[in-house]
Amino acid sequence: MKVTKITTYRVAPRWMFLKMETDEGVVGWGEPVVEGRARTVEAAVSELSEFIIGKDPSRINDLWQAMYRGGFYRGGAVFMSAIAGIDQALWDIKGKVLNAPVYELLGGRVRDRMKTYCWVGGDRPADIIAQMKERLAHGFDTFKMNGCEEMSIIASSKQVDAAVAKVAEIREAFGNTIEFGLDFHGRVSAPMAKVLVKELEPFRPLFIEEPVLAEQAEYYPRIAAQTSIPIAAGERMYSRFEFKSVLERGGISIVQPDLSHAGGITECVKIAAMAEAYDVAFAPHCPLGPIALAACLHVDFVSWNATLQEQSMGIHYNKGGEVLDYVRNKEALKLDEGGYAHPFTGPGLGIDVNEELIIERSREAQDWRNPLWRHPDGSVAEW
Ligand SMILES: O=C(O)[C@H](O)[C@@H](O)[C@@H](O)[C@H](O)CO
Ligand SMILES: [Mg+2]
Repeated sequence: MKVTKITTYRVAPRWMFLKMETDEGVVGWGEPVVEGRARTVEAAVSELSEFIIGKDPSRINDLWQAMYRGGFYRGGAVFMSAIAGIDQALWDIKGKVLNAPVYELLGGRVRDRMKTYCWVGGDRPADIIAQMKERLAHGFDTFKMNGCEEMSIIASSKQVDAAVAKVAEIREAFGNTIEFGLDFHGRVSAPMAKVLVKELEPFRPLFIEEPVLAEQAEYYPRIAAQTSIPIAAGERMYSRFEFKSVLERGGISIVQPDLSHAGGITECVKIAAMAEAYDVAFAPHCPLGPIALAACLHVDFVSWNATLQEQSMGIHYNKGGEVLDYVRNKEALKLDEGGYAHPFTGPGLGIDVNEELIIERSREAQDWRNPLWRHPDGSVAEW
């Protein structure tokens, strides 16, 4: 078998799908994208396609190594996302050729179902209680929200108190009947992370995500030393080589690589195994579409330390498109009471994409961009 064609489709809300065709008619799908840089990733996929087209898609490990190492420069969000989408499609093809779900090809399941969580609250956490109540009614009991709005490098008590008050309100309303992670989204400086985790400790959030930016990862052990709240990070780390130094330094309790940013299934299976060796939980980041989510779940099903799966149904970013829009076999991603996902039964990634809709929506795709935030003094604020 040979790869004959790779096509990318940018679609609402802010995703990109990759179709990989072969000379034997087997088609694989992937989801390469950096949110807000879809066209840049598209160009990277196009360059890598020059290498992949004509190759045997069964040689996933060799193709991965050649893509990663073959161009001399390596790593980073754009390039690793392009590799990720190609890698997902290669695994989809392999599963279809061998008529087996990807998790079977990876050694079979360690669990019967996988816990997922959903977002509440939006860019600036608001209407949290009402949204949690609404999602509870649909069976979810685990949530994530942004932990704060813009936060100055040395924030005021007012800013800190506003962040803490929202969390206090959640525990007041729900007690321990629900769990929630707080995503600091890289908005918080190292000095303020120390202040916030101290103030939030009594409310026991399930985890604090990106308490500081990935480029400040050396603070994770220091933050972890002052709090019992598990520290989570990983969506802005793009290979096992980046996770290596974070795991060695310690302090992190949950790694959150993104299956569409960190080199795909081939790389994230390795990251999960590395984390397990350090007794660190694996909770893939996934604010994206159905193919990315499926890739995450296949790795979750074979990773003993997989703990929580992010999924974007109802997330505040999904304007103009929802996860199940592009999926024909919607039951494959049905989440049961408690937000549990079940093992795919179909071959490959197990997603039967609605290609007609993808093509139709790609014709009107808008270029999504995250907002550029600024502090009251006009300086750029982390979004
Ligand atoms: O945890 C999450 O889902 C992420 O922080 C998410 O909010 C961002 O990755 C966003 O997709 C960037 O455009
Ligand atoms: Mg996050």
